[in-house]
Amino acid sequence: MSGEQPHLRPIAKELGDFIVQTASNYACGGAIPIHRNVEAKERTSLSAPPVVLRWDSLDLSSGVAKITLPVDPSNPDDVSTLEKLIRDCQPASFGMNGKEVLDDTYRKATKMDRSNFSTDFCPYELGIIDTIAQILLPGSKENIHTNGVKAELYKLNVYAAPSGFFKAHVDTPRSEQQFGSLVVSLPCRHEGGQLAVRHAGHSTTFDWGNASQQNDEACIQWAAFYSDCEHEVLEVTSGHRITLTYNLYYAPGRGDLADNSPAMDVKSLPLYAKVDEALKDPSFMTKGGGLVGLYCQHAYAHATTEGAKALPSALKGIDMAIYSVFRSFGLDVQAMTVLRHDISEYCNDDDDVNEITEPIQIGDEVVNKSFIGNKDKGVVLGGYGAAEGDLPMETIDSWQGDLKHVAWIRGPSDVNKNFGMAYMYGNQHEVDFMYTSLALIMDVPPAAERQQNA
Ligand SMILES: O=C(O)CCC(=O)C(=O)O
Ligand SMILES: [Fe+2]
Repeated sequence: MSGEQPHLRPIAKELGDFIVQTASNYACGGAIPIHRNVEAKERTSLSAPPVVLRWDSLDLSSGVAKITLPVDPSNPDDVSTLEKLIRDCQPASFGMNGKEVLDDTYRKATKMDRSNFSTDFCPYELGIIDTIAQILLPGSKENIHTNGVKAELYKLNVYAAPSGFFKAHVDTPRSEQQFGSLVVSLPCRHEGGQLAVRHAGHSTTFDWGNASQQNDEACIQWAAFYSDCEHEVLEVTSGHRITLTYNLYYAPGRGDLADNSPAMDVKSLPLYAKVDEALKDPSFMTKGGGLVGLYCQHAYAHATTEGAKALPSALKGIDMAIYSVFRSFGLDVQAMTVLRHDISEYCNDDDDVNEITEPIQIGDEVVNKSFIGNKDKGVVLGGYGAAEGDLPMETIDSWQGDLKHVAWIRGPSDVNKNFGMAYMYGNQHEVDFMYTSLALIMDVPPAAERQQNA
């Protein structure tokens, strides 16, 4: 073929082979420059202020010590504070066969436990944790239904010249939920001390040495990797390599708050008292209880199989609040796709009425019910209808929904509309489309039963 560059072929093949391996994505990292005396509004790109560390000094006369990194090497006070920090650290051990071992032929470094220091550095603030969640979480452990990351500060480590190092090892996971480690290199001049991370025959090296850089180019640098990666800190040849290490855990992240958010009290949501009031009111859903429906306010990809599977965890804002509040009262709540709904007495006339609100007619009969689909399905090619807008039995079968009576509290809006079904009608074989909307549908027990359970 003309223009073909044969030497590129093996490279392209190698690249392709690497990418398709699931083992190809095992580490990520970055650098954030330090800004000094810059107003937030004047910053053009992401940068971080100098890092402040405070620690319990072993020298009791001074109590708590403080250092701001990077230090100015020409300032004797700065230099002596750095020396004090080094003195206040203890030899760093490592885990071997379930025991903590000190052996400076394997690890030559010092450390400080997290209970002995505090810092204003926060990896969440700089977007590091969000980045890790995006790069390292997807598909890494399919059976764990979670999309958040919790980073737990573990230690402060100092690898000093000459010859601070940590030979190749794999970190000891602190729990079942741990999936990786994060190492943050604080701005401090040093050379050497590269972090090599290896996985399935591949290797990535993070070189944070910056002794040749001017102080005003100082950076916070970081790397995160999966727990099964072997890693190694090569010898530090000058200066001090100061790192913070974090254990990375799966966390519920955005998800079903009713079950997974001990940090939030559902009762704190303004909606809670309103729902409580409604459920206690015997005039609400008096006759034998039944299904109450509210269309969601936000947009979701509910008409794709993957989008539908992500529900209800992917609910946002007020939709998640409604879901969580009703669940907290022990009600069965489902996020369901709705093809058509009937206009019931509960539906607000002011609602943005679109074709979804047309009554369902099967043959000559108007069915006073809503047509609700199974949760996880994509766009459906429906059956053959007699006329436009007609819902023949075949269509109902092909969409695999159920006709149910639902009392609608809030009608659908265009924001929430997804293309849900295509079907043919008429003797000209014309094609028509139907949209679906996502709704929260809760099963409310009869008033008498609610009184008993209250
Ligand atoms: O400080 C580092 O770069 C990594 C240290 C490390 O591997 C560890 O603490 O387990
Ligand atoms: Fe390690």
